[in-house]
Amino acid sequence: MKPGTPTAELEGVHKRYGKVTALDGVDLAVSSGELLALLGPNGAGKSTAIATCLGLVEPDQGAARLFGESPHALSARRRIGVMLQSAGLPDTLKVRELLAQVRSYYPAPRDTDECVRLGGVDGLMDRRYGQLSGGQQRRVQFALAVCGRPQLLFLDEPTVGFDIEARTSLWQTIRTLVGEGCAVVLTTHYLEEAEALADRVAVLARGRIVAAGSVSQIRARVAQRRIRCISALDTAAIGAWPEVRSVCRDGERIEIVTDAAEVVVRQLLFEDSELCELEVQRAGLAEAFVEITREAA
Ligand SMILES: Nc1ncnc2c1ncn2[C@@H]1O[C@H](COP(=O)(O)OP(=O)(O)OP(=O)(O)O)[C@@H](O)[C@H]1O
Repeated sequence: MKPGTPTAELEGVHKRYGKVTALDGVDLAVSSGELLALLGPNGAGKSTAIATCLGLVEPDQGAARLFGESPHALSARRRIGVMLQSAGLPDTLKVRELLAQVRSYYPAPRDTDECVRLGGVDGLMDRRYGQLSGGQQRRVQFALAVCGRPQLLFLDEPTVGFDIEARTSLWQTIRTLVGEGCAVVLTTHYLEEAEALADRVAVLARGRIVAAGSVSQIRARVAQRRIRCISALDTAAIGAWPEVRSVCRDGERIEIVTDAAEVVVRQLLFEDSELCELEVQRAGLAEAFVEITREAA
């Protein structure tokens, strides 16, 4: 692989299923030591993009490459780990057997204890896969995805069904793997997950990338600000100011959402000389995401 070659890449990918356009000219790239979060509403094309990277879906136009090679090349496949939404693992096998089987596909797998630790599957090894809870099955799938010491990891909604502790612990594991140089492509509907982990975010809507950049770049695309303060001003009157999107009161505190923070702050200070504890916050990733996908729709 030439220096600078992306670890995984989609170039100008189009994919239709009958009348449905799943991908409409998608360019994506992820490099070693980087986590790319692929976000988008249901049906936006995220799973199709991952399946195309993996060679499970053939693009109508454009190309997918792993380590600069075809996704079908065995040498590329041996360097990846995958956790998809539907795992299709046999219910009757024990976790220990599944792990031994998947480890055997790879040239230099992690040792079993390390896989158990990374997946948090301690105590589940002698249980049958089909008898595990949803969250436990996802942890086993993660252990299987990382057992081959992959340099590229695809995680399609990895923490669905996780309790808070399991989610935080998986986030820490993912951060460690990225720190060791692994490239990760993550899809998630939990925007706090993307905010916590992503070096870069790409937002898909109707098969197109509608925004891409770091979390703070995506947040900055949206002018929306949240103003908080303590004030006795009438919220109905504030709600009538043209720049104000919404306003609510919680006791003595007021929270205002606006696209023109400076104008609103000036007006607030003008009307209430006793106003205090003024705070202005940028839109979070969740608010930016809603705004960007609404524009795209
Ligand atoms: N095998 C298929 N046959 C027909 N249509 C499909 C197929 N796979 C995906 N689609 C359609 O392509 C579009 C993109 O689907 P995709 O699963 O990639 O979306 P997604 O962003 O992963 O959604 P979600 O967040 O719900 O998982 C959807 O309209 C979906 O119905």
